[in-house]
Amino acid sequence: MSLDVYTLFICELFVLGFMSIIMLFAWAGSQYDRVLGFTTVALIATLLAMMLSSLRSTGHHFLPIAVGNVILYFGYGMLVNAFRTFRGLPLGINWLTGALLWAILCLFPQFYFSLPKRVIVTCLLCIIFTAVLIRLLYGARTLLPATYWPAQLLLVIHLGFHVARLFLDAGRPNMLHGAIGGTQFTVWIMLESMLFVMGLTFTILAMVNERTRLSYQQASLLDPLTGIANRRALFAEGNKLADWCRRHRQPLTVVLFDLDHFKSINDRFGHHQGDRVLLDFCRVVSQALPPQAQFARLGGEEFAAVLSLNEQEGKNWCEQVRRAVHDSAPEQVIYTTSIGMTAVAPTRIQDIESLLVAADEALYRAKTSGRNRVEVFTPLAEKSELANQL
Ligand SMILES: Nc1nc2c(ncn2[C@@H]2O[C@H](COP(=O)(O)OP(=O)(O)OP(=O)(O)O)[C@@H](O)[C@H]2O)c(=O)[nH]1
Repeated sequence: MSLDVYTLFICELFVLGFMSIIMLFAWAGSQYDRVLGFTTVALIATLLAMMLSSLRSTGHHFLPIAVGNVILYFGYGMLVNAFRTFRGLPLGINWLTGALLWAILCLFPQFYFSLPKRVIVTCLLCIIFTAVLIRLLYGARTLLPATYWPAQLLLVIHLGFHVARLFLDAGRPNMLHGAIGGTQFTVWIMLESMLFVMGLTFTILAMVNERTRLSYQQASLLDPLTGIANRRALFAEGNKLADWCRRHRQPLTVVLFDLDHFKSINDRFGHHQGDRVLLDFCRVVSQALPPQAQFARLGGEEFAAVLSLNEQEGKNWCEQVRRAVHDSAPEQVIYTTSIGMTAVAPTRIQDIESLLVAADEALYRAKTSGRNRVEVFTPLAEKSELANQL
């Protein structure tokens, strides 16, 4: 395969310019997301470094060798900042190391005028920067279920290329393409860096997109005040648990909680204290939850739990929670909860929505029979049987 270095150079400038514009618009469109901001600066810095590298053809040395490479490693540093920001890590000053090191090395004529030495240091810096990016990305693997592997593959290929260059690029000047490239290996560097820039731009866009989508998805399933699941999450997760119980022949208990006289707590102690009571209630119930369970805030002072327990276990659990709530008294504010529950055998498990209706009927009884108590739903057949016995 024969590749013309000048054509590649023009293509690379075009790709870098185009990717910078795409990233700039993506950055503005994302309300100035810092990850995209750092990536934009990295792309623009690389574009600038490439343009300066072409000045070798006009006999310049300082701008392409010293300034151009300092800007290139500044760009790599910006990529490190983009990945650190993605991970939520502080930036520090390590990202400047590559640019500073190159600037210092250029003060030594043995380095500045030696192409092979410059090639070796370039390879080592690129390897180190890419290894840092790989490590940072590894720490974000749980945040990126879809884009982690493509992003990691791209970086590993980039790292492998620079390791290969370390052995294959002897740093011999190439008179034919001397102007832009400097060595025989230049066409491969241009080709790889062009593909890397394109791949990286779209990978970072996909990573940021995935992170944003997941955080919105998570926020849509959480109650903003208490941080526990909301009604939507309860139906989704509760029905999954119901399915699991049906398949594994386990009983299911659905519980509804309603804090007693909560309006009066707000009136007496203020809305802020009311919020603290809600948080305290969530803490108490969450601590008591068995492993196979889902707990959620339905709205206001109404909460629900879905548990894999039979009727007796469910009743005991509800009693335990009722007592713990009464005893918790956050900041001397004593509050109580009324609880309605229903328990079903594995063969009679229906969807959570219908079981909540039954638990609500029991809760109504708990409220009308004096509050701060647990009531269990009684099916119609059992009710008429009881009535007949009386
Ligand atoms: N502090 C606070 N109060 C809330 C929140 N959501 C709902 N409330 C209040 O909860 C109160 C619920 O009052 P009611 O529905 O009358 O029920 P209650 O006073 O608990 O009476 P019973 O349920 O009959 O025992 C209302 O005053 C709401 O303003 C919240 O997020 N924070």
